[in-house]
Amino acid sequence: MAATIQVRGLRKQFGQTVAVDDLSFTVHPGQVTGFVGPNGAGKSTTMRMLLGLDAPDAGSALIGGRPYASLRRPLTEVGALLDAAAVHPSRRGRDHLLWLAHTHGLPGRRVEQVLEQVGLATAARRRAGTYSLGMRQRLGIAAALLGDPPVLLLDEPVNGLDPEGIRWIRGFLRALAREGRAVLVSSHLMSELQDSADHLVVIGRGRLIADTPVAELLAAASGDRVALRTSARTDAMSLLAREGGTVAANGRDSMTVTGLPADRITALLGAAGVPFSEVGSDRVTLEEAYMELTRDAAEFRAAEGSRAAEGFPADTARDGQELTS
Ligand SMILES: Nc1ncnc2c1ncn2[C@@H]1O[C@H](COP(=O)(O)OP(=O)(O)OP(=O)(O)O)[C@@H](O)[C@H]1O
Repeated sequence: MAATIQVRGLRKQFGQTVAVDDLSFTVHPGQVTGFVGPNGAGKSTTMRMLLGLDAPDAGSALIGGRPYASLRRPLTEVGALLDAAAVHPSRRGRDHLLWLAHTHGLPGRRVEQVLEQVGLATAARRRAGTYSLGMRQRLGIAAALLGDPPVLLLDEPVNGLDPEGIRWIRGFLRALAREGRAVLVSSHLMSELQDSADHLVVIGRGRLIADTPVAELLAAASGDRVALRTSARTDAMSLLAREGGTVAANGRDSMTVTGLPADRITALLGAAGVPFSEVGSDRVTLEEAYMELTRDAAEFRAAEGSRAAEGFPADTARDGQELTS
């Protein structure tokens, strides 16, 4: 229970804008959960409510079963990275962490430990104003880890990082989750979560679009698609179509087949003497799976009728493009 995040019927409105709309999901321990949606989808507002920085209009946002305001030692229960630029530029990295540790009754030795953990030990005496964006992100993550909390919330930690920084954060988040922590990491880019998230909570316009294990999402999107490479494309296509497959050519010697399992395809081609070099399941990327998912959501909304008048399908398509741009 300690290492969970629970959001139930959460709602927040700013003037006419409904930022978060009847949102419910749970983040479990031992996993990296990606919190995905286009800019303005409501991710930061949800995280701010989890951290007691905004009050919900309705519903609840709980850390380890309790609202943030009732946590006795918050830094030991949840660590957060909201805005890495929030450190004063004249403050040295190490002093920033020492100040945080002191004000929260945490031992000073934790500072050296987390500096080491995020790879910032040698730069710890430099002023934060001289840090690169990647170093500021590391400092922010060090602050989040100071109380060794079972729950971590990171808002767009990858934003603006170079490939080396992105690789580091991915591996680091996975390692933190493997230690049994619940890790919620937001991004407006689905591709950033490829290879790091185990689970996805996808939102659009403040509402839940999907709450799914990454593996299931990818498997569903891959369907029964089989990729095939052959130098006898025409023969292969007509044979497989005759046997009930749906075949789409996607190169001079490659095609995608649906409706026939891979072992049946190899048996058919072998028996007919059609040469082939590769048969394998056609893996989709997380981005492609997301596009498929939002297409379904758009169709579902269109079928709802009344909402279609609000133009949701078009908006969803636009949101999808933002996510993959
Ligand atoms: N303090 C505020 N006052 C007015 N509107 C706000 C406020 N905070 C957020 N909003 C609005 O609420 C909606 C959700 O914003 P939010 O920042 O939560 O989205 P997000 O998914 O985190 O996007 P981003 O990745 O751009 O931060 C947006 O339309 C935003 O303009």
